[in-house]
Amino acid sequence: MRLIIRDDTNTAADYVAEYIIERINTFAPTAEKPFVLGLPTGSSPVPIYSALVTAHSMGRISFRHVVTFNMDEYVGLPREHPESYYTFMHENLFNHVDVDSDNINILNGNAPDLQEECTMYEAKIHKYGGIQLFLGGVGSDGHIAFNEPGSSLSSRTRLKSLAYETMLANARFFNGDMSLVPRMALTVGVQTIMNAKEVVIIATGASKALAIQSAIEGGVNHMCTLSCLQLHPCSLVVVDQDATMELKVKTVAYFRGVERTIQKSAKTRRPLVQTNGIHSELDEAEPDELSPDSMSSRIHIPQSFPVRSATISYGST
Ligand SMILES: O=P(O)(O)OC[C@H]1O[C@](O)(CO)[C@@H](O)[C@@H]1O
Repeated sequence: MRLIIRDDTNTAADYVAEYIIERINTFAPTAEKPFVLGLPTGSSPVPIYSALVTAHSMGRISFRHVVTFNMDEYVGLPREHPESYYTFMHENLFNHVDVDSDNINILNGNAPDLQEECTMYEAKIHKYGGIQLFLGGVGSDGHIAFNEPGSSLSSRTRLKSLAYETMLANARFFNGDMSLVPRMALTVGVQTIMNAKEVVIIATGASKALAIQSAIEGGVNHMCTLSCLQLHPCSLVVVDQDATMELKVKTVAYFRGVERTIQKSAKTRRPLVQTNGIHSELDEAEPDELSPDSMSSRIHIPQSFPVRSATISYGST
């Protein structure tokens, strides 16, 4: 797992948006070989979507051959409801980019057979060869998608009842009225996310600080499902300063050091090799920079990726 720290919400969101743009452009998707992107809702991804929309309007990114799978959807909320995740995704992203509506996948929380809906969703992800990059947020209790504390770390797409803390947090979208907040949702499972080739998480604000501490400094634990990413071969958590408040100074210094090493080694590198679907290369960093801790510095940073401190990243740990 890598941790990228930025000053505030907007610079963290810009970092993630640039990261996604670079990933899609490098992949060079076609109709036969689309880029499969997992997407979240919530307030944290909003500035990311807005940066992607701007980049699209400038011709820097196309979603024509991108297939999307959303993480979750409320059960029982009409699709047209202003707070459904269907509405959220269309208002914040899909209506403003060139994504093909046939390529948009969102769980139907009003399906006659919810279990069947979940099974079909998993099958469709599988049909596309899995998710290339899963973008996610995190709940204040450390949940990823709607995998609330206690969720099985081997779970797949299914029906979940929401934790009280999540309903409380989401009441802000329902005029603060808890009685209007749906109590159930369909959600991809922890294992569905773990099966993605790459996972990128955005966590901003002090309300996420305990979740970030638990996921990064604690052990893998079903009470903080984000912590499962410790077992993922290619995961990146992007936070603002506020979300680091509960981390040890040493932890912050460590991850900042890794990023500095990557930036340095990006300046001098050899041609790419392809290993297990992940672009990588041996860099030419000074030998003393290549401690086991800096193995992530050996990962490719594409030439096309804007080289400024806010946008250099990629880790495989
Ligand atoms: O970004 P926010 O608004 O804090 O919400 C975070 C979380 O909300 C959810 O959409 C549902 O709880 C999660 O998928 C997401 O990680």
